Amino acid sequence: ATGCSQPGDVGTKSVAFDARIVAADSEPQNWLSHGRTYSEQRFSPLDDIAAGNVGGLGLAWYHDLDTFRGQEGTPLVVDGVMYATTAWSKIVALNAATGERIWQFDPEVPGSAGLHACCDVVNRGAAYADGRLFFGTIDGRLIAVDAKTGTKVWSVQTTDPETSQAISGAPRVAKGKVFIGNGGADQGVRGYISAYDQSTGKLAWRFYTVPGEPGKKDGAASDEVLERLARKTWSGDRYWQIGGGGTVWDSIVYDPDFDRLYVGVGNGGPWDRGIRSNGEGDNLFIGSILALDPDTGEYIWHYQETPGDQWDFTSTQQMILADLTIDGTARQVIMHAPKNGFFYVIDRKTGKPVSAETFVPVNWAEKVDLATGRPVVYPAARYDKAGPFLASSGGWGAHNWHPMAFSPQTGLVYIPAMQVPMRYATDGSFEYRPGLLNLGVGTGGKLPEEAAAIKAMLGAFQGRLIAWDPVAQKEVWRAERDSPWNGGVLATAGGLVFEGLADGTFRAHDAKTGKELWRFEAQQAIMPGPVSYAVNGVQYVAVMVGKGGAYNLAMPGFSRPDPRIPGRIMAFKLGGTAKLPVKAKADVPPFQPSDEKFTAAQIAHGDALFNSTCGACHGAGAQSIGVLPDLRRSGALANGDVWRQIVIDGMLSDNGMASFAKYLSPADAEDIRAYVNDRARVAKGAEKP
Ligand SMILES: O=C(O)c1cc(C(=O)O)c2c(n1)C(=O)C(=O)c1cc(C(=O)O)[nH]c1-2
Repeated sequence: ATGCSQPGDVGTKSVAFDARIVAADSEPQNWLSHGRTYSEQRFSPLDDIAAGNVGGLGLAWYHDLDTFRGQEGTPLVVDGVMYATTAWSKIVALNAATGERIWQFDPEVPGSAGLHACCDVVNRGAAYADGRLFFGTIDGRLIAVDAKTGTKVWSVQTTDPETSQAISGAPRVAKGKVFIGNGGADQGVRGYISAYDQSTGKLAWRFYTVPGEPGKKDGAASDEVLERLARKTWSGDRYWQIGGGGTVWDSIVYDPDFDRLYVGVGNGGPWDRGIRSNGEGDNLFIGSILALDPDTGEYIWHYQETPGDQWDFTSTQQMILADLTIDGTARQVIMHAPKNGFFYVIDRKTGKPVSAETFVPVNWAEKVDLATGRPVVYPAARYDKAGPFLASSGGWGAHNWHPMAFSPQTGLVYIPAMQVPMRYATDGSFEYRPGLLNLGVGTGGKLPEEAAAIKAMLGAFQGRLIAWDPVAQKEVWRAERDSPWNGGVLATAGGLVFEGLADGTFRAHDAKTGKELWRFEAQQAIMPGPVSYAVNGVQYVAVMVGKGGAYNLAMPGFSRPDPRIPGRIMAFKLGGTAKLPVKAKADVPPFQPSDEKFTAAQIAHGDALFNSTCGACHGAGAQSIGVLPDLRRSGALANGDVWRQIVIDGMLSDNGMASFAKYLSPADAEDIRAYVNDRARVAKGAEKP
């Protein structure tokens, strides 16, 4: 049922470990790789915890992490030891039965590298092979550590440290190689995936997803196909001067049935196709799945889900491999629910779509024409030609990186889905600013600051867990959530699906009916996918907890400063009796505007600068959800000297607030202060006593 039963032609270095991941179902007590098996179904065959007894599930242990930023990791569990990567690219080994720490390795990512991370300093996980763990860092290193001791074996720089390339995703291992990409398409970089020798860290091959400077060869596996297929789908020079995008920031899957690697490719950069490519062309291979030879990186096939993407519709979302019977025929397929809102079933052999239907309502395309494989795009969605466009869902995705799960028992895929509108308008005054966000698009508009208006607006932001029948291409059940950005999903042979929510609860549903059977108050938002494993015959379900990620940094309006609780790993078992410490009351500083007089021109200039330079982390409109400081409540707001020392001199660089001296003048910093001060005044005035 996993669709991944043939080891294929494995290399010499890690036959033993490849075979172990291929046969992962024979050791269900372990969670050996990111999606548990190479098929990445996130289905645990363990069934001691089941629909009939899940009410008795309790906390077995929790482990506090030493960071307060977002946690997105899927821990691995190998023979009773849990390995989890955390915010700031650290990795910790715990006794999986007790939560006791065995070791921690801190790659000491400089705080200033936080500037290169588009979407929080998160890390989604490690890969394990032959007694070593492999993981990436925000400053672009791929590191191997010894699983017993946590000592470094090798480390290699996979990116240009001068650019905004940052690794948030989990590497994968197969055939003696470690595969890794990076993020940065929104800042203006050129995407690629690299393969490193597992034992030495030496680069084996690299594949660029988009063409570079014309006439210049990269000496990479992609050279031939980029000229043969991709180059002619781009126009002008700005794409290669700025980067073009197409970053490989999350999903990479090895398929032992076909001995292939599938690579999810990200959005175009800058977003606006008018700026990027004169409004022309499909811009291969952005918004695509690429099939590559794992030994050489050689191109096999591609399927472009979002030709000429201009909505940040990445195809990096997790891929699930499965064998399905469709119209009486056995098909080996990839199941994919990328940001663009279509659920694709794709033939693994040919890369051709078998079917594609929307899993939430979408307004950018009418349908996918299966004869050509192309979406039928509504003219209004082409904002580079037709003017501002309000998409639902937009760039936050109908589904983002939060992993979905597939249960071979129910035949259903469980998708953490979203409907989040986003407005797109060509930025007529776009100028490329190396290292910073380079979207070429205004996504904003003014937002209300009054609590009631914010509440009303949030009604348009929806999240739901959807059980999807991939054969019939239709929804079977749904569980509505109060907001988007809920966590990844785990399906188990106990007939359960587990999901952590943005509201800080961890829940179990009946996999067949969707009925909620259990919930736990975890005190903090949960984003990543849970795992299940067993130690000494006892089944556990574990999940990492900690608010953050792109949406929680940038999306305003919630202004719900939570108490500072560190990130945590929580593990549950039947009869577990551990208790979380009592949640402290949030210590909310007041809005702290100063009485200084700023001019309207200063405030307007500060508005433009803040929302293009600062808002991705400190919240659009200076309204913070509380992961990073709400600057309207900052003690530095009333003190121009301290403000400048932070923004220009990098006083808080170690905390992740890099110096912006490269991008902003002291006068710019002062104008930003004028703007935030203005927002703080408005917020103070709107506050109810
Ligand atoms: O274009 C890119 O290179 C890139 C990278 C990342 C990342 O590395 O985390 C994200 C995105 N894009 C993105 O579009 C997105 O919605 C997103 C959400 C998150 C997150 O961790 O919450 N990362 C990213």
